Amino acid sequence: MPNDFHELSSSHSDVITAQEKRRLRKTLRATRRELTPRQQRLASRGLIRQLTTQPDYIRVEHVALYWANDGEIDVTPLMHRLHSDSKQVYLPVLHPLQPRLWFRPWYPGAKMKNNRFGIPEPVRGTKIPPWFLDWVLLPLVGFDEAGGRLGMGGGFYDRTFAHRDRWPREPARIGVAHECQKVERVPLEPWDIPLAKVATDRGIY
Ligand SMILES: Nc1nc2c(c(=O)[nH]1)N(C=O)[C@@H](CNc1ccc(C(=O)N[C@@H](CCC(=O)O)C(=O)O)cc1)CN2
Ligand SMILES: Nc1ncnc2c1ncn2[C@@H]1O[C@H](COP(=O)(O)OP(=O)(O)OP(=O)(O)O)[C@@H](O)[C@H]1O
Repeated sequence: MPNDFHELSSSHSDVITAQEKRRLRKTLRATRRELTPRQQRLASRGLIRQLTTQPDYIRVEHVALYWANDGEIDVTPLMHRLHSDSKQVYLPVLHPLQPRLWFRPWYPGAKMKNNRFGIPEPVRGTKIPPWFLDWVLLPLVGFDEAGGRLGMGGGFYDRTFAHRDRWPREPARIGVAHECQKVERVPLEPWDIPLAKVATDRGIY
């Protein structure tokens, strides 16, 4: 009987957490989509300043970013900056069979093709696993100051990093979000992978 009760109560709270996440995701996605083009331009510039002044910026060589979608901070100017600072830029590509990500090199003018979410991915180049990277910049829907992260809800990044204890090395996981996507607390589920830091247009957490 105590076991039944335990299972019942934990599955009940899991449902609550999933509902809370869905609600928060909806609100925060709407907030970022409402940012004006001027706010987006300033955010994009602010983010470059925050990341390129990080002490380890000089040492990183392989950096994964994302192709902005749905009001996310546009990192195209950052991709060009990284490229001109002689860093290798990568973008996520969906694994053909499993819901996880590989990364392909990107350079200015690289040939792109939309994935099933309508997000462009590089067509050419070797697909590399995440442990090859120095920094992975993860697009966030929401975050809190304790490293809690809310994504689009596909679980792609969570599954990509799930078995990191077996990797030869680990990239730094840096979340990227507009300052207005910060919340008091992101409800966490057991598989949620914490972030090393979060970079916004205004600061680093
Ligand atoms: N820019 C960007 N690229 C990314 C991600 C991301 O969050 N942002 N991902 C992070 O995981 C991965 C793709 N995951 C995604 C998960 C859901 C949706 C999405 O828009 N879902 C729509 C329905 C779209 C459809 O099915 O056609 C929705 O929920 O409204 C997009 C990407 C890899 N690339
Ligand atoms: N390591 C894992 N193994 C199996 N399933 C997982 C794992 N991580 C996440 N999932 C599944 O993915 C779904 C979405 O997870 P979650 O709501 O945490 O997405 P998210 O972190 O917001 O999205 P993303 O990781 O794409 O940014 C969950 O319902 C869960 O079932």
